[in-house]
Amino acid sequence: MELDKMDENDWKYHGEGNKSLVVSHSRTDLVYLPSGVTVYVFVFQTVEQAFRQIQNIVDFSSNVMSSLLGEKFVHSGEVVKLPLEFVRQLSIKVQHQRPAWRCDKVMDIYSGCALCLPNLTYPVLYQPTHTPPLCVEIKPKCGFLPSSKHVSKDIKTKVCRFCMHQLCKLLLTKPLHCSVLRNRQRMHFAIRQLIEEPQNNFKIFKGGQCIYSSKEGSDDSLDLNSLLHHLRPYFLHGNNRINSHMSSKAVLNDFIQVRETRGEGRSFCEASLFNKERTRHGSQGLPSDSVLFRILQTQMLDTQDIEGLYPLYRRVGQHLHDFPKERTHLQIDGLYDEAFLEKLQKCPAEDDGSVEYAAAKVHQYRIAMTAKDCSIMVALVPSNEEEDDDEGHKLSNVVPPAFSSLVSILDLDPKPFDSIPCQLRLDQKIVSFYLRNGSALPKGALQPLPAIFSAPEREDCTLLFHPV
Ligand SMILES: O=P(O)(O)O[C@@H]1[C@@H](OP(=O)(O)O)[C@H](OP(=O)(O)O)[C@H](O)[C@H](OP(=O)(O)O)[C@H]1OP(=O)(O)O
Ligand SMILES: Nc1ncnc2c1ncn2[C@@H]1O[C@H](COP(=O)(O)OP(=O)(O)OP(=O)(O)O)[C@@H](O)[C@H]1O
Repeated sequence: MELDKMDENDWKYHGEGNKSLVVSHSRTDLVYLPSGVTVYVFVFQTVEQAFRQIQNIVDFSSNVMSSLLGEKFVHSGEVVKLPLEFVRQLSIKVQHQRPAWRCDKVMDIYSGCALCLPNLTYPVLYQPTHTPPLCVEIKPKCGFLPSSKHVSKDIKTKVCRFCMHQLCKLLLTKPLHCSVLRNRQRMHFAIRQLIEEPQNNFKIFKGGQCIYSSKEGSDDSLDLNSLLHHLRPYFLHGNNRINSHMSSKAVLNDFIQVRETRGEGRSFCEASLFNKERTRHGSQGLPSDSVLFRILQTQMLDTQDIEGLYPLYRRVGQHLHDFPKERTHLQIDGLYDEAFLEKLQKCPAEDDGSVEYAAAKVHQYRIAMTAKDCSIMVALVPSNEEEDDDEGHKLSNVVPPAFSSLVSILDLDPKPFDSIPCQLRLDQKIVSFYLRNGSALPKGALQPLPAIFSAPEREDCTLLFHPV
Protein backbone atom coordinates (compact mmCIF):
# COMPACT_ATOMS: atom_id res chain seq x y z
CA MET A 1 0.00 0.00 0.00
CA GLU A 2 1.53 3.32 -1.04
CA LEU A 3 0.61 5.42 1.96
CA ASP A 4 1.43 8.76 0.37
CA LYS A 5 -0.96 8.07 -2.52
CA MET A 6 -4.03 7.16 -0.48
CA ASP A 7 -7.22 8.42 -2.06
CA GLU A 8 -10.49 8.16 -0.11
CA ASN A 9 -12.33 7.55 -3.37
CA ASP A 10 -10.63 4.17 -3.65
CA TRP A 11 -11.97 3.06 -0.28
CA LYS A 12 -15.42 2.19 0.94
CA TYR A 13 -17.20 1.42 4.18
CA HIS A 14 -16.96 -2.28 4.99
CA GLY A 15 -18.30 -2.71 8.52
CA GLU A 16 -17.65 -1.88 12.12
CA GLY A 17 -17.66 -3.21 15.65
CA ASN A 18 -17.59 -1.70 19.09
CA LYS A 19 -14.04 -0.48 18.74
CA SER A 20 -13.17 -0.21 15.10
CA LEU A 21 -14.44 0.87 11.75
CA VAL A 22 -13.33 -1.09 8.73
CA VAL A 23 -12.91 0.12 5.17
CA SER A 24 -11.97 -1.92 2.16
CA HIS A 25 -10.40 -1.02 -1.12
CA SER A 26 -13.15 -0.60 -3.67
CA ARG A 27 -11.32 -2.60 -6.30
CA THR A 28 -11.37 -5.88 -4.45
CA ASP A 29 -10.86 -7.63 -7.76
CA LEU A 30 -7.28 -6.42 -7.55
CA VAL A 31 -6.22 -9.53 -5.72
CA TYR A 32 -2.59 -8.44 -5.80
CA LEU A 33 -3.41 -5.56 -3.49
CA PRO A 34 -1.23 -6.01 -0.44
CA SER A 35 -4.08 -4.98 1.84
CA GLY A 36 -7.80 -4.79 1.55
CA VAL A 37 -8.97 -3.60 4.91
CA THR A 38 -7.96 -0.98 7.39
CA VAL A 39 -9.24 -0.73 10.92
CA TYR A 40 -9.50 2.49 12.88
CA VAL A 41 -9.64 2.44 16.63
CA PHE A 42 -12.07 4.88 18.13
CA VAL A 43 -9.95 6.40 20.86
CA PHE A 44 -8.70 9.93 21.10
CA GLN A 45 -5.13 9.88 22.33
CA THR A 46 -1.64 10.86 21.38
CA VAL A 47 -0.18 9.44 18.20
CA GLU A 48 2.28 7.40 20.27
CA GLN A 49 -0.48 5.92 22.40
CA ALA A 50 -2.60 5.11 19.38
CA PHE A 51 0.35 3.46 17.66
CA ARG A 52 1.20 1.48 20.82
CA GLN A 53 -2.39 0.37 21.27
CA ILE A 54 -2.66 -0.96 17.73
CA GLN A 55 0.81 -2.52 17.93
CA ASN A 56 -0.43 -4.31 21.07
CA ILE A 57 -3.32 -5.75 19.05
CA VAL A 58 -0.89 -6.99 16.39
CA ASP A 59 1.48 -8.47 19.00
CA PHE A 60 -1.30 -10.09 20.99
CA SER A 61 -2.74 -11.60 17.83
CA SER A 62 0.58 -12.82 16.41
CA ASN A 63 2.40 -13.93 19.59
CA VAL A 64 -0.46 -15.15 21.75
CA MET A 65 -3.71 -15.90 19.88
CA SER A 66 -2.01 -17.24 16.77
CA SER A 67 -0.07 -19.82 18.82
CA LEU A 68 -3.22 -20.93 20.59
CA LEU A 69 -5.64 -20.88 17.69
CA GLY A 70 -3.32 -21.91 14.86
CA GLU A 71 -1.22 -19.77 12.56
CA LYS A 72 -3.19 -20.80 9.50
CA PHE A 73 -6.34 -19.16 10.88
CA VAL A 74 -4.87 -15.91 12.17
CA HIS A 75 -3.85 -12.84 10.15
CA SER A 76 -2.39 -10.27 12.49
CA GLY A 77 -1.73 -7.43 10.05
CA GLU A 78 0.47 -4.43 10.66
CA VAL A 79 0.18 -0.92 12.06
CA VAL A 80 0.22 1.81 9.45
CA LYS A 81 0.37 5.57 9.68
CA LEU A 82 -2.06 7.17 7.24
CA PRO A 83 -2.11 10.75 5.94
CA LEU A 84 -4.44 12.75 8.20
CA GLU A 85 -6.20 14.41 5.29
CA PHE A 86 -7.05 10.99 3.85
CA VAL A 87 -8.47 9.86 7.21
CA ARG A 88 -10.56 13.05 7.56
CA GLN A 89 -12.00 12.74 4.07
CA LEU A 90 -12.69 9.07 4.64
CA SER A 91 -14.55 9.73 7.88
CA ILE A 92 -16.83 12.18 6.07
CA LYS A 93 -17.35 9.75 3.21
CA VAL A 94 -18.36 6.76 5.36
CA GLN A 95 -20.39 8.60 8.01
CA HIS A 96 -23.79 8.17 6.32
CA GLN A 97 -23.25 4.43 5.90
CA ARG A 98 -22.62 3.77 9.55
CA PRO A 99 -25.44 2.19 11.57
CA ALA A 100 -27.09 4.90 13.67
CA TRP A 101 -26.73 2.89 16.87
CA ARG A 102 -22.94 2.89 16.47
CA CYS A 103 -22.69 6.64 15.84
CA ASP A 104 -22.12 7.55 19.48
CA LYS A 105 -18.55 6.53 18.69
CA VAL A 106 -16.51 8.78 16.47
CA MET A 107 -13.66 7.80 14.24
CA ASP A 108 -10.18 8.71 15.38
CA ILE A 109 -9.15 11.24 12.77
CA TYR A 110 -6.24 12.70 14.73
CA SER A 111 -3.66 9.97 15.13
CA GLY A 112 -3.69 8.57 11.57
CA CYS A 113 -2.80 5.18 13.06
CA ALA A 114 -4.63 2.17 11.69
CA LEU A 115 -4.42 -1.58 11.45
CA CYS A 116 -3.89 -2.92 7.98
CA LEU A 117 -5.19 -6.44 7.32
CA PRO A 118 -5.88 -8.59 4.28
CA ASN A 119 -9.51 -8.54 3.23
CA LEU A 120 -10.60 -11.91 4.55
CA THR A 121 -13.89 -11.81 2.68
CA TYR A 122 -11.99 -11.88 -0.55
CA PRO A 123 -9.24 -14.51 -0.49
CA VAL A 124 -6.24 -14.25 -2.75
CA LEU A 125 -6.82 -17.73 -4.18
CA TYR A 126 -9.83 -16.29 -5.99
CA GLN A 127 -9.36 -15.70 -9.71
CA PRO A 128 -11.11 -12.49 -10.79
CA THR A 129 -12.55 -14.15 -13.91
CA HIS A 130 -14.59 -16.60 -11.85
CA THR A 131 -17.82 -16.34 -9.91
CA PRO A 132 -17.30 -13.99 -6.94
CA PRO A 133 -16.42 -15.69 -3.65
CA LEU A 134 -18.97 -16.02 -0.87
CA CYS A 135 -17.99 -15.47 2.71
CA VAL A 136 -19.80 -16.24 5.96
CA GLU A 137 -18.94 -14.53 9.21
CA ILE A 138 -20.15 -15.82 12.57
CA LYS A 139 -19.35 -15.06 16.17
CA PRO A 140 -19.43 -18.39 18.00
CA LYS A 141 -19.42 -16.89 21.54
CA CYS A 142 -18.74 -19.16 24.52
CA GLY A 143 -18.99 -22.90 23.81
CA PHE A 144 -19.10 -24.38 27.32
CA LEU A 145 -20.77 -24.00 30.69
CA PRO A 146 -18.65 -23.15 33.72
CA SER A 147 -17.87 -25.96 36.13
CA SER A 148 -15.70 -23.91 38.50
CA LYS A 149 -16.28 -24.41 42.21
CA HIS A 150 -16.47 -20.62 42.49
CA VAL A 151 -19.74 -20.40 40.59
CA SER A 152 -22.30 -19.23 43.13
CA LYS A 153 -25.50 -19.56 41.12
CA ASP A 154 -26.57 -22.99 39.97
CA ILE A 155 -28.30 -21.52 36.92
CA LYS A 156 -24.88 -20.69 35.42
CA THR A 157 -24.09 -24.41 35.19
CA LYS A 158 -27.34 -25.05 33.34
CA VAL A 159 -28.02 -22.08 31.08
CA CYS A 160 -25.23 -20.47 29.09
CA ARG A 161 -24.32 -16.80 29.41
CA PHE A 162 -25.30 -16.18 25.79
CA CYS A 163 -28.90 -17.35 26.32
CA MET A 164 -29.20 -15.45 29.60
CA HIS A 165 -27.70 -12.33 28.03
CA GLN A 166 -30.04 -12.57 25.05
CA LEU A 167 -33.04 -12.42 27.37
CA CYS A 168 -31.51 -9.46 29.14
CA LYS A 169 -30.83 -7.63 25.88
CA LEU A 170 -34.32 -8.34 24.59
CA LEU A 171 -36.19 -7.15 27.64
CA LEU A 172 -33.92 -4.26 28.56
CA THR A 173 -32.66 -2.77 25.35
CA LYS A 174 -34.85 -3.61 22.38
CA PRO A 175 -37.32 -0.91 21.28
CA LEU A 176 -40.19 -3.38 21.59
CA HIS A 177 -39.41 -3.61 25.26
CA CYS A 178 -42.60 -2.12 26.76
CA SER A 179 -45.12 -3.72 24.49
CA VAL A 180 -43.27 -7.02 24.64
CA LEU A 181 -43.45 -6.92 28.39
CA ARG A 182 -47.12 -5.98 28.39
CA ASN A 183 -48.16 -8.69 26.01
CA ARG A 184 -47.22 -12.16 27.17
CA GLN A 185 -47.88 -13.77 23.81
CA ARG A 186 -45.74 -11.23 22.04
CA MET A 187 -43.01 -11.69 24.56
CA HIS A 188 -43.05 -15.45 24.04
CA PHE A 189 -42.84 -14.92 20.31
CA ALA A 190 -39.95 -12.46 20.61
CA ILE A 191 -38.03 -14.63 23.02
CA ARG A 192 -38.56 -17.69 20.87
CA GLN A 193 -37.32 -15.74 17.88
CA LEU A 194 -34.19 -14.77 19.73
CA ILE A 195 -33.50 -18.29 20.88
CA GLU A 196 -34.23 -19.77 17.51
CA GLU A 197 -31.72 -17.37 16.01
CA PRO A 198 -28.52 -18.35 17.76
CA GLN A 199 -26.21 -16.67 15.31
CA ASN A 200 -26.30 -13.08 16.33
CA ASN A 201 -23.48 -11.34 14.47
CA PHE A 202 -24.04 -13.37 11.34
CA LYS A 203 -22.96 -11.83 8.06
CA ILE A 204 -22.65 -12.98 4.48
CA PHE A 205 -20.44 -11.34 1.89
CA LYS A 206 -20.43 -11.81 -1.86
CA GLY A 207 -17.44 -10.60 -3.82
CA GLY A 208 -16.28 -8.78 -0.69
CA GLN A 209 -19.61 -6.90 -0.24
CA CYS A 210 -21.84 -7.49 2.75
CA ILE A 211 -25.14 -8.86 1.38
CA TYR A 212 -26.66 -9.96 4.68
CA SER A 213 -26.13 -8.87 8.25
CA SER A 214 -28.29 -10.18 11.07
CA LYS A 215 -27.32 -7.31 13.32
CA GLU A 216 -26.48 -4.05 11.67
CA GLY A 217 -29.90 -3.33 10.22
CA SER A 218 -28.35 -0.86 7.81
CA ASP A 219 -29.38 -0.34 4.20
CA ASP A 220 -26.73 -2.81 3.18
CA SER A 221 -28.34 -5.59 5.14
CA LEU A 222 -30.75 -6.96 2.64
CA ASP A 223 -33.61 -9.18 3.68
CA LEU A 224 -33.66 -12.93 3.45
CA ASN A 225 -35.31 -13.02 0.03
CA SER A 226 -32.65 -10.84 -1.37
CA LEU A 227 -30.04 -13.06 0.24
CA LEU A 228 -31.59 -16.10 -1.41
CA HIS A 229 -31.56 -14.30 -4.71
CA HIS A 230 -27.79 -13.87 -4.27
CA LEU A 231 -27.15 -17.43 -3.10
CA ARG A 232 -29.31 -19.43 -5.49
CA PRO A 233 -26.98 -19.23 -8.53
CA TYR A 234 -24.18 -20.76 -6.49
CA PHE A 235 -26.19 -23.93 -6.01
CA LEU A 236 -27.70 -24.32 -9.43
CA HIS A 237 -24.84 -25.45 -11.59
CA GLY A 238 -22.17 -28.10 -11.80
CA ASN A 239 -23.74 -30.17 -9.09
CA ASN A 240 -26.29 -32.93 -9.64
CA ARG A 241 -27.78 -32.95 -6.21
CA ILE A 242 -29.21 -29.49 -6.54
CA ASN A 243 -31.98 -28.47 -8.83
CA SER A 244 -33.73 -25.26 -9.71
CA HIS A 245 -36.75 -26.13 -7.57
CA MET A 246 -34.80 -26.05 -4.34
CA SER A 247 -36.74 -24.53 -1.52
CA SER A 248 -35.36 -21.37 0.02
CA LYS A 249 -34.52 -23.25 3.18
CA ALA A 250 -32.71 -25.91 1.21
CA VAL A 251 -30.59 -23.24 -0.49
CA LEU A 252 -29.63 -21.80 2.87
CA ASN A 253 -29.13 -25.21 4.36
CA ASP A 254 -26.85 -26.22 1.55
CA PHE A 255 -24.93 -23.02 1.89
CA ILE A 256 -23.97 -23.55 5.48
CA GLN A 257 -24.57 -26.71 7.42
CA VAL A 258 -24.65 -26.26 11.12
CA ARG A 259 -24.29 -29.05 13.66
CA GLU A 260 -24.23 -29.16 17.39
CA THR A 261 -21.29 -30.73 19.13
CA ARG A 262 -20.34 -30.73 22.75
CA GLY A 263 -16.94 -30.61 24.42
CA GLU A 264 -15.99 -33.82 26.26
CA GLY A 265 -17.06 -33.93 29.86
CA ARG A 266 -18.71 -30.51 29.66
CA SER A 267 -22.32 -29.90 30.41
CA PHE A 268 -24.49 -27.92 28.02
CA CYS A 269 -27.09 -25.20 28.07
CA GLU A 270 -30.63 -26.17 29.03
CA ALA A 271 -32.09 -23.06 27.39
CA SER A 272 -30.94 -24.23 24.01
CA LEU A 273 -33.91 -25.36 21.99
CA PHE A 274 -31.66 -27.83 20.25
CA ASN A 275 -30.70 -29.98 23.19
CA LYS A 276 -33.32 -32.64 22.81
CA GLU A 277 -32.58 -32.89 19.11
CA ARG A 278 -28.90 -33.19 19.82
CA THR A 279 -29.43 -35.86 22.45
CA ARG A 280 -31.61 -37.74 20.05
CA HIS A 281 -29.03 -37.62 17.27
CA GLY A 282 -26.03 -38.14 19.53
CA SER A 283 -23.15 -35.73 19.79
CA GLN A 284 -20.17 -35.52 17.56
CA GLY A 285 -16.71 -34.51 18.74
CA LEU A 286 -14.99 -31.55 17.16
CA PRO A 287 -11.97 -32.61 15.09
CA SER A 288 -8.87 -31.53 17.00
CA ASP A 289 -7.45 -29.53 14.10
CA SER A 290 -10.71 -27.67 13.48
CA VAL A 291 -11.07 -23.98 14.05
CA LEU A 292 -13.93 -24.54 16.49
CA PHE A 293 -11.93 -26.98 18.59
CA ARG A 294 -9.08 -24.47 18.81
CA ILE A 295 -11.42 -21.67 19.80
CA LEU A 296 -13.19 -23.81 22.41
CA GLN A 297 -9.88 -24.93 23.93
CA THR A 298 -8.75 -21.32 24.20
CA GLN A 299 -12.06 -20.24 25.75
CA MET A 300 -11.54 -22.95 28.36
CA LEU A 301 -8.54 -21.07 29.70
CA ASP A 302 -11.25 -19.43 31.75
CA THR A 303 -11.08 -22.16 34.38
CA GLN A 304 -12.21 -20.14 37.40
CA ASP A 305 -15.18 -18.26 36.01
CA ILE A 306 -15.33 -14.51 36.61
CA GLU A 307 -16.40 -15.19 40.20
CA GLY A 308 -13.21 -17.13 40.96
CA LEU A 309 -11.09 -14.78 38.91
CA TYR A 310 -12.18 -11.55 40.56
CA PRO A 311 -10.33 -12.14 43.90
CA LEU A 312 -7.16 -12.81 41.88
CA TYR A 313 -7.73 -9.57 39.97
CA ARG A 314 -8.05 -7.80 43.34
CA ARG A 315 -4.76 -9.33 44.48
CA VAL A 316 -3.00 -7.96 41.40
CA GLY A 317 -4.79 -4.61 41.80
CA GLN A 318 -3.63 -4.28 45.38
CA HIS A 319 -0.07 -5.11 44.37
CA LEU A 320 -0.14 -2.50 41.61
CA HIS A 321 -1.53 0.02 44.04
CA ASP A 322 1.45 -0.62 46.36
CA PHE A 323 4.02 -0.95 43.56
CA PRO A 324 2.77 0.97 40.50
CA LYS A 325 5.97 0.30 38.55
CA GLU A 326 5.24 -3.42 38.62
CA ARG A 327 2.61 -2.84 35.92
CA THR A 328 5.26 -3.14 33.25
CA HIS A 329 6.96 -6.18 34.80
CA LEU A 330 3.63 -8.02 35.10
CA GLN A 331 2.87 -7.05 31.48
CA ILE A 332 -0.55 -5.74 32.44
CA ASP A 333 -0.94 -3.66 29.26
CA GLY A 334 1.61 -5.59 27.16
CA LEU A 335 4.16 -6.14 25.79
CA TYR A 336 2.50 -9.17 24.32
CA ASP A 337 5.70 -10.84 23.25
CA GLU A 338 6.54 -14.55 23.13
CA ALA A 339 7.74 -14.42 26.75
CA PHE A 340 4.23 -13.32 27.78
CA LEU A 341 2.69 -16.59 26.58
CA GLU A 342 5.56 -18.69 27.95
CA LYS A 343 5.02 -17.18 31.39
CA LEU A 344 1.36 -18.11 31.28
CA GLN A 345 2.11 -21.63 30.16
CA LYS A 346 4.46 -22.08 33.15
CA CYS A 347 1.88 -20.85 35.63
CA PRO A 348 1.55 -23.38 38.52
CA ALA A 349 -1.70 -25.35 38.64
CA GLU A 350 -2.37 -24.48 42.29
CA ASP A 351 -2.56 -21.03 43.82
CA ASP A 352 0.68 -20.40 45.73
CA GLY A 353 -0.58 -17.04 46.97
CA SER A 354 1.79 -15.09 44.72
CA VAL A 355 0.96 -12.05 42.64
CA GLU A 356 2.60 -13.79 39.68
CA TYR A 357 0.06 -16.63 39.92
CA ALA A 358 -2.80 -14.15 40.15
CA ALA A 359 -1.51 -12.11 37.19
CA ALA A 360 -1.08 -15.25 35.07
CA LYS A 361 -4.65 -16.34 35.84
CA VAL A 362 -5.99 -12.89 34.98
CA HIS A 363 -4.10 -12.93 31.68
CA GLN A 364 -5.41 -16.42 30.89
CA TYR A 365 -8.92 -15.18 31.56
CA ARG A 366 -8.37 -12.21 29.25
CA ILE A 367 -7.19 -14.56 26.48
CA ALA A 368 -10.28 -16.71 27.02
CA MET A 369 -12.44 -13.56 26.80
CA THR A 370 -10.89 -12.70 23.45
CA ALA A 371 -11.62 -16.23 22.21
CA LYS A 372 -15.24 -15.89 23.42
CA ASP A 373 -15.66 -12.69 21.42
CA CYS A 374 -13.82 -13.51 18.18
CA SER A 375 -15.44 -14.02 14.79
CA ILE A 376 -14.87 -16.71 12.21
CA MET A 377 -14.77 -15.89 8.51
CA VAL A 378 -15.30 -18.72 6.07
CA ALA A 379 -14.57 -17.63 2.53
CA LEU A 380 -15.97 -19.98 -0.11
CA VAL A 381 -14.40 -19.75 -3.53
CA PRO A 382 -16.45 -21.48 -6.24
CA SER A 383 -14.36 -24.01 -8.10
CA ASN A 384 -13.57 -23.40 -11.73
CA GLU A 385 -16.73 -24.08 -13.78
CA GLU A 386 -14.69 -25.42 -16.70
CA GLU A 387 -13.16 -28.07 -14.47
CA ASP A 388 -16.63 -28.98 -13.23
CA ASP A 389 -17.77 -29.67 -16.75
CA ASP A 390 -14.80 -31.88 -17.44
CA GLU A 391 -15.77 -35.04 -19.34
CA GLY A 392 -13.78 -37.20 -16.93
CA HIS A 393 -15.98 -36.09 -14.07
CA LYS A 394 -19.08 -36.90 -16.03
CA LEU A 395 -17.84 -40.37 -16.88
CA SER A 396 -16.63 -41.22 -13.42
CA ASN A 397 -19.77 -39.66 -11.94
CA VAL A 398 -17.58 -37.93 -9.35
CA VAL A 399 -18.71 -34.40 -8.56
CA PRO A 400 -15.75 -32.16 -7.75
CA PRO A 401 -16.05 -29.99 -4.66
CA ALA A 402 -18.20 -26.98 -5.45
CA PHE A 403 -16.07 -24.62 -3.34
CA SER A 404 -12.66 -24.34 -1.86
CA SER A 405 -12.70 -22.68 1.52
CA LEU A 406 -10.48 -20.44 3.58
CA VAL A 407 -11.15 -20.14 7.27
CA SER A 408 -9.86 -17.19 9.32
CA ILE A 409 -10.39 -15.88 12.81
CA LEU A 410 -10.74 -12.15 13.37
CA ASP A 411 -11.22 -9.64 16.16
CA LEU A 412 -8.42 -10.95 18.36
CA ASP A 413 -7.65 -7.82 20.33
CA PRO A 414 -6.72 -8.10 24.02
CA LYS A 415 -9.44 -7.31 26.56
CA PRO A 416 -8.22 -4.64 28.98
CA PHE A 417 -7.11 -5.69 32.46
CA ASP A 418 -9.37 -3.01 33.92
CA SER A 419 -12.47 -4.44 32.26
CA ILE A 420 -12.61 -7.30 34.79
CA PRO A 421 -14.75 -5.52 37.41
CA CYS A 422 -17.21 -4.66 34.61
CA GLN A 423 -17.27 -8.32 33.61
CA LEU A 424 -18.17 -9.30 37.15
CA ARG A 425 -20.94 -6.69 37.33
CA LEU A 426 -22.28 -7.73 33.96
CA ASP A 427 -22.25 -11.39 34.99
CA GLN A 428 -24.19 -10.58 38.16
CA LYS A 429 -26.65 -8.44 36.24
CA ILE A 430 -27.26 -11.08 33.58
CA VAL A 431 -27.72 -13.89 36.09
CA SER A 432 -30.00 -12.00 38.45
CA PHE A 433 -32.04 -10.71 35.52
CA TYR A 434 -32.42 -14.22 34.18
CA LEU A 435 -33.40 -15.58 37.58
CA ARG A 436 -36.07 -12.90 37.86
CA ASN A 437 -37.36 -13.13 34.29
CA GLY A 438 -36.34 -16.57 33.02
CA SER A 439 -39.76 -17.86 33.98
CA ALA A 440 -41.09 -15.62 31.22
CA LEU A 441 -39.55 -18.04 28.75
CA PRO A 442 -42.18 -19.92 26.85
CA LYS A 443 -42.51 -23.50 28.02
CA GLY A 444 -41.53 -24.65 24.56
CA ALA A 445 -38.11 -23.03 24.94
CA LEU A 446 -36.83 -26.21 26.47
CA GLN A 447 -38.71 -28.43 24.05
CA PRO A 448 -37.63 -29.63 20.61
CA LEU A 449 -38.18 -27.12 17.84
CA PRO A 450 -41.28 -27.16 15.71
CA ALA A 451 -40.90 -29.25 12.57
CA ILE A 452 -39.87 -26.31 10.40
CA PHE A 453 -36.70 -25.85 12.43
CA SER A 454 -35.94 -29.44 13.29
CA ALA A 455 -32.96 -31.50 12.15
CA PRO A 456 -31.40 -31.87 9.70
CA GLU A 457 -32.00 -28.23 8.74
CA ARG A 458 -31.14 -26.74 12.12
CA GLU A 459 -29.41 -28.88 14.65
CA ASP A 460 -27.64 -26.51 17.01
CA CYS A 461 -25.60 -23.53 17.77
CA THR A 462 -22.21 -25.15 17.94
CA LEU A 463 -20.81 -25.42 14.51
CA LEU A 464 -19.08 -27.69 12.11
CA PHE A 465 -18.42 -26.61 8.56
CA HIS A 466 -18.81 -29.28 5.94
CA PRO A 467 -17.32 -29.11 2.50
CA VAL A 468 -20.24 -28.27 0.24
O1 LIG B 1 -20.31 -8.96 26.54
P1 LIG B 1 -20.89 -9.54 25.28
O2 LIG B 1 -20.93 -11.03 25.33
O3 LIG B 1 -22.19 -8.93 24.88
O4 LIG B 1 -19.85 -9.23 24.11
C1 LIG B 1 -19.59 -7.91 23.62
C2 LIG B 1 -20.00 -7.89 22.16
O5 LIG B 1 -21.41 -8.05 22.10
P2 LIG B 1 -22.15 -9.25 21.35
O6 LIG B 1 -21.12 -10.17 20.79
O7 LIG B 1 -22.97 -8.62 20.32
O8 LIG B 1 -22.95 -9.91 22.42
C3 LIG B 1 -19.64 -6.55 21.54
O9 LIG B 1 -19.98 -6.62 20.16
P3 LIG B 1 -20.98 -5.54 19.51
O10 LIG B 1 -20.42 -4.20 19.79
O11 LIG B 1 -22.31 -5.79 20.15
O12 LIG B 1 -20.96 -5.89 18.04
C4 LIG B 1 -18.13 -6.29 21.65
O13 LIG B 1 -17.45 -7.26 20.89
C5 LIG B 1 -17.69 -6.33 23.09
O14 LIG B 1 -16.27 -6.32 23.14
P4 LIG B 1 -15.46 -4.97 23.50
O15 LIG B 1 -15.99 -4.52 24.82
O16 LIG B 1 -15.71 -4.04 22.38
O17 LIG B 1 -14.03 -5.45 23.57
C6 LIG B 1 -18.11 -7.64 23.76
O18 LIG B 1 -17.84 -7.49 25.14
P5 LIG B 1 -16.84 -8.41 25.97
O19 LIG B 1 -16.36 -9.53 25.10
O20 LIG B 1 -15.75 -7.49 26.37
O21 LIG B 1 -17.67 -8.91 27.08
N1 LIG C 1 -9.65 -8.52 7.85
C1 LIG C 1 -10.94 -8.36 7.60
N2 LIG C 1 -11.44 -8.71 6.40
C2 LIG C 1 -12.74 -8.54 6.11
N3 LIG C 1 -13.63 -8.02 6.96
C3 LIG C 1 -13.20 -7.64 8.18
C4 LIG C 1 -11.84 -7.79 8.57
N4 LIG C 1 -11.71 -7.34 9.83
C5 LIG C 1 -12.93 -6.93 10.21
N5 LIG C 1 -13.82 -7.11 9.22
C6 LIG C 1 -15.27 -6.78 9.27
O1 LIG C 1 -15.46 -5.65 10.11
C7 LIG C 1 -16.31 -5.98 11.22
C8 LIG C 1 -15.82 -5.26 12.47
O2 LIG C 1 -14.49 -5.67 12.74
P1 LIG C 1 -14.07 -6.19 14.18
O3 LIG C 1 -14.98 -7.28 14.63
O4 LIG C 1 -12.62 -6.50 14.14
O5 LIG C 1 -14.34 -4.88 15.03
P2 LIG C 1 -14.41 -4.68 16.59
O6 LIG C 1 -14.68 -3.27 16.83
O7 LIG C 1 -13.17 -5.25 17.19
O8 LIG C 1 -15.66 -5.61 16.95
P3 LIG C 1 -16.32 -5.98 18.34
O9 LIG C 1 -17.52 -5.13 18.49
O10 LIG C 1 -16.70 -7.44 18.16
O11 LIG C 1 -15.28 -5.79 19.41
C9 LIG C 1 -16.25 -7.50 11.33
O12 LIG C 1 -17.42 -8.01 11.93
C10 LIG C 1 -16.08 -7.92 9.87
O13 LIG C 1 -17.34 -7.99 9.21
